[in-house]
Amino acid sequence: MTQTRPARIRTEQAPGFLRWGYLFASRLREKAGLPATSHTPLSLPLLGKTSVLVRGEEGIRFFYDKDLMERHGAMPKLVQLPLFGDKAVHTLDGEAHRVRKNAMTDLAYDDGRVADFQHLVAGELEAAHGRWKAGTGNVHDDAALAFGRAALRWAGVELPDEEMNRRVRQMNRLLDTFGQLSQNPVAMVERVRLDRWATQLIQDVRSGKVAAAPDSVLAHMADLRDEHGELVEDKVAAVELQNLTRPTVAVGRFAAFAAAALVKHPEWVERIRAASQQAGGSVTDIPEAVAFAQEVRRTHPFVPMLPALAKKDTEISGCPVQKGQRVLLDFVGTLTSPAEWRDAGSFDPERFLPYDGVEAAESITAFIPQGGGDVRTGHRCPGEKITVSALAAAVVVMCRPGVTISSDVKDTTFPWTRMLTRPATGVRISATG
Ligand code: HEM
Repeated sequence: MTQTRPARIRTEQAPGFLRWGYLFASRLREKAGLPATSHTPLSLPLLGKTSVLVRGEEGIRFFYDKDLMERHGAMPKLVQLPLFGDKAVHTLDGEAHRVRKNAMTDLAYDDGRVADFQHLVAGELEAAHGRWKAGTGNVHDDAALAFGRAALRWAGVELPDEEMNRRVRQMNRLLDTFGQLSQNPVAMVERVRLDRWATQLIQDVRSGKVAAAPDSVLAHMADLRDEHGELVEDKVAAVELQNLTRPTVAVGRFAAFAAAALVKHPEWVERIRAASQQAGGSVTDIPEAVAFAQEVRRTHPFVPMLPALAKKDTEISGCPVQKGQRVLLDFVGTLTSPAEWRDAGSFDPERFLPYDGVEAAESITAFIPQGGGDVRTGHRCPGEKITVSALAAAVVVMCRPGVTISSDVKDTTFPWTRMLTRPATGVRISATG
């Protein structure tokens, strides 16, 4: 390949990342004199290390090439420790990753288990709808609670009602605070509390003090084994039990974005309501709601970018990448790139209607709201079926007759410079009937 002159910024950019949030990647392009929509790789110093920012299909293939990239040590500890936990699957490579990932994917990505989750989440959302009838609710907090409760029950974690709510709220607080310099200590406190609780639970299952339901997620995590067939440490099993439950709480953020999008697209409220009514009032498996959920995941900012480390000297589009350098995959830039998406800037759930189910939509290379590549052989999130199930069900409930989502600007807008972002109010909602 001809070596073109790579685009480069020479000064440390960590302060810009903190200041610009989700706008960071596009600001960098501006700074380097590149068109905002270009896919040219960009080299920059970040956290004291030369990093190469990539986007689009070529960037995805490069980032997910296991011969070229590894994950161990790639993610700053400020994010990794509170969010994923110590020694989590996210940080593994090679055989250790393959074995752990398959054990977790067998649970989260299995259609039968996803159907069980759908049943549980539908019940929890009915309860949230009931509370909206009694007074004003908050889509973010109420959905996070419904999703988190469904996730814990799905995993076979049996807790008294109050404790279950408390654990979900702790997970929610962790998600609201991690990675921000001023708030990270709050996230770390919740991480320590949740690790202590989940580790005790794993120890109790392992010792026989607590009987986990056979074949439950809890039973499988208590029996989690490494690539040599050895049981993993209690604390690691506890971390992975959380990694199969806590992220479902995070879907509450997408629910808040979806609520704001429903306010802006009332024609979809009508369509989804009609489709659900035609399906006898069902909240699950409504194709219009699934398409809406998918477009929310494409267009609303969640994961800004992900890091990997180059295992050897290589290059992408003429931009040299040396062993040990960081490669950053630009999620927001890829999900909204005009080179990847027809009419990329418009909110159009119609684009996802032809895809039958979540797995089919995962075949769109540039559709990476929860990572790209292959779910079993790579690091792609195994929770996309659960995420879309939860989100689409919440969308159906929010489209019911008598439900009113606030159209106040405080509910329908959010800052692009804050990470993670969402409408500050959580999006107020009420219901009659
Ligand atoms: C708001 C919803 C979610 C978002 C935005 C999200 C996002 C992500 C992202 C970006 C990754 C990393 C992909 C990569 O490294 O290439 C990931 C990995 C992962 N996610 Fe999710 N996720 C969500 C929901 C879920 C759910 C519901 C589950 C489980 C039920 C889950 C379990 C995991 C696990 C276990 C990994 C580690 C995969 C690996 O390193 O091999 N996530 N997720």
